[in-house]
Amino acid sequence: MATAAVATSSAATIFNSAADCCARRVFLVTNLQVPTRSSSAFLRTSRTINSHSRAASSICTSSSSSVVNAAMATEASAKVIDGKSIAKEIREEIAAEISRMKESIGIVPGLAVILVGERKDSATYVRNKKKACESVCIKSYEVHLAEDSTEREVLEHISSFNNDPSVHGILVQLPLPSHMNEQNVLNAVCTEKDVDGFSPLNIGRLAMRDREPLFVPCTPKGCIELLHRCGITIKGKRAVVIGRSNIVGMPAALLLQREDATVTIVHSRTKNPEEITREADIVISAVGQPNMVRGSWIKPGAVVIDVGINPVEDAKSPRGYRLVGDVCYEEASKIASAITPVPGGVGPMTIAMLLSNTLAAAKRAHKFE
Ligand SMILES: Nc1nc(=O)c2c([nH]1)NC[C@@H]1CN(c3ccc(C(=O)N[C@@H](CCC(=O)O)C(=O)O)cc3)C=[N+]21
Repeated sequence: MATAAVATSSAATIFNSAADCCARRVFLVTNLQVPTRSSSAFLRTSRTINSHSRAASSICTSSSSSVVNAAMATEASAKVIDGKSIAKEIREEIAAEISRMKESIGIVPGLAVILVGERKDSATYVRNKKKACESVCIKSYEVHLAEDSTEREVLEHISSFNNDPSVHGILVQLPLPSHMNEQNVLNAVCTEKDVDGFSPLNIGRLAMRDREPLFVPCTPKGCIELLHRCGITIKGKRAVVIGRSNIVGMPAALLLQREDATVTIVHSRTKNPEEITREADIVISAVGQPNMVRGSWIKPGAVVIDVGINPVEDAKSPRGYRLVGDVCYEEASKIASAITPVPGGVGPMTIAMLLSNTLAAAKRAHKFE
């Protein structure tokens, strides 16, 4: 029983057994080159937590937890947090603001995206970002470099975007090829244009009280924005963030703390992740493991934000795979009071927040209020 195991085993074991449990009637997914945060190393923690299991269920297998069974019996059903439509609403607000800016000072925001290599998932993300920019009248600039380009070439492009006044935001698509030093590259983006919010200065300010970061990382900002727009109070709540990546888990925890939540981070070395997660009023999961978080991890009535975007093989889908979250949706949606779906949850919000950060950068550069 998963519950019994929690008391005695390490998190790594639990994380594996949860996934295995979910994997009982499934197929193994190997070497899928598809749009996924885990395969793009967006959530690098996933490999640490569970490197052998790339499996996921089509439907989660029945759970051992009485909490789950009780909730299932009453067929409670969570409100579905529609990230896609909230992101659309935000894009409309941004478009209106940009048109006001254009009319009053004759300037539109510019976003430069640097893509290195031929990863299909990265190319898809960059294409989607470009489309989103067009939809709100942000001018997008794109540089696509070959896989075997040098770090110096990337740095030169960053430097020229740093010096280009029509570029207000610069995004270097991650992951970079392994021969490049990610830290060197990200440090080269000037702080005023760091719309990803990944620079140590931004993260440092995010972590400190009474300091304001210039930009908040897009995915965590999108999670908080979803909570706000759904009228969910964060102040005083217990929040658990599952995963501690630089890009999502860590900044999400900092943001929740800034919003006056009491925050716990659960990660691959946590001894009793299920038990700790079950104390949370708000759960943000960002590990990149399909269906790892079972219904039994969720406190009845909790709010669940699922950041994972994991491909699982699906012969019935035209692409041959479909996307599932970190959370076993079928189970958790019967226990939570609100939950984000995958796709259509956090993903579209990430892009909306990138547009929002780019607009903010342009307003700041031109002192436009
Ligand atoms: N410097 C940098 N900044 C990033 O923000 C960044 C990055 N690198 N590298 C890759 C990851 C991944 N990422 C996503 C954005 C939108 C969706 C998204 O819109 N997903 C749709 C589904 C898309 C589909 O169906 O394929 C959804 O969840 O509904 C997903 C993933 C940003 N990333």
